[in-house]
Amino acid sequence: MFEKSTWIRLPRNVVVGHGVRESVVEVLDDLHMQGRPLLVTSPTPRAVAADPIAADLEDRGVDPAIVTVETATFDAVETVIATAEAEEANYLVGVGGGKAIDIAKMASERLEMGFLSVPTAASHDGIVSNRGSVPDGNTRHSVAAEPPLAVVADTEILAEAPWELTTAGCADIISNYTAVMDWRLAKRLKDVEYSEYAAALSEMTAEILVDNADLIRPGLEESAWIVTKALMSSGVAMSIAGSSRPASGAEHLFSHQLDRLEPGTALHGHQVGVGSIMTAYLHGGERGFWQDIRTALSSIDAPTTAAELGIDDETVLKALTTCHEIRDRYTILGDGMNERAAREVATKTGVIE
Ligand SMILES: NC(=O)C1=CN([C@@H]2O[C@H](COP(=O)(O)OP(=O)(O)OC[C@H]3O[C@@H](n4cnc5c(N)ncnc54)[C@H](O)[C@@H]3O)[C@@H](O)[C@H]2O)C=CC1
Ligand SMILES: O=C(CO)COP(=O)(O)O
Ligand SMILES: [Zn+2]
Repeated sequence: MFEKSTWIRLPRNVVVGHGVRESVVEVLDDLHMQGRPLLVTSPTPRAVAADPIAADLEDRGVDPAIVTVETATFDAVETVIATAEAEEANYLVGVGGGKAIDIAKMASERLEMGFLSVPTAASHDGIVSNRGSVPDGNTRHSVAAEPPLAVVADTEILAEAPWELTTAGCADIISNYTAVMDWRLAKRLKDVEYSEYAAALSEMTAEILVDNADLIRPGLEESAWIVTKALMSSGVAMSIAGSSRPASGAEHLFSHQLDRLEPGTALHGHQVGVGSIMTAYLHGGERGFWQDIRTALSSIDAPTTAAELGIDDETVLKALTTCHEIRDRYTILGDGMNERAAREVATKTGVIE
């Protein structure tokens, strides 16, 4: 008997382009969303986009509340939930980088409220995904969360954000290559749930981004357009899979461990990019593939070494040898690397000296 079923939750409206920040009110009307929004943001994105959006809403007779969060923690999710209840909000609008959007989507899931995603940086592929990523002690959760009903991605805002945020987004996409390699390996060895459509979409997204690397340059609004479309496509792959597997393998475990060992030092996307060079090397397979990843990263100005991340060699080795413990996700790291093997991969790929 056939017993499979699936439920893929995707945004209904995706609005991308120059100046679309001003369309938030139209998007809300189109979705028939009524009542009071709570804007969930962090300090810089508040000034860049949340305050102007609040002013637009006020001009149209909507009375928004705003809450500012700093870190992607379960405590921050609780703060947003308490604020939404105190302010009698009817839906949430996440305005900011990956952390603010993750918090908004997780709070929306708990509150059973709709949510709009308004990225202010093309720095991560959580813009449309139905997952939130939260560090918690020795582990890192990938939490099921409310996907946005709509995304409003203003390329003018995204292009004006610091360039390294955009290169971080590119690296988050380039890391899809190794995430999918890990996923296929786990399918073969552990028979984990796997979607060929999600894997193919994730790989194709990385391929299109790399093919367009020449167009990804600071100050070019078209770059924000190309990168944002890739980030959304990658997020859709996660939503199709119902997990972050298409976009998160061992290179993400490495990055999550760096977040524990060296919090706040380097951007998520930059860390996963460097991790991806090393896990591509471990996969071996196609000769020279890890060099292709490194070349793709340097072509868009993303870091390829520990020094460029601002992280010392010993921390890289510690992260490599321990990151398999972060979560129960089978990858090329298997049950862990020993220090000699870690030093070899990090040295051979030029990540450490
Ligand atoms: N849920 C998911 O599927 C995914 C979640 N993530 C999560 O997202 C986070 C990484 O996202 P990031 O955006 O790198 O981190 P982030 O949200 O901390 O943003 C990085 C910095 O950029 C600043 N920023 C944002 N927009 C700006 C602008 N327009 N101008 C100036 N500064 C601006 C922020 O204030 C922050 O200081 C991690 O926690 C990661 O785990 C990443 C990928 C997928
Ligand atoms: O960053 C992600 C995809 O780019 C997803 O993060 P997780 O590794 O927490 O699932
Ligand atoms: Zn990521």
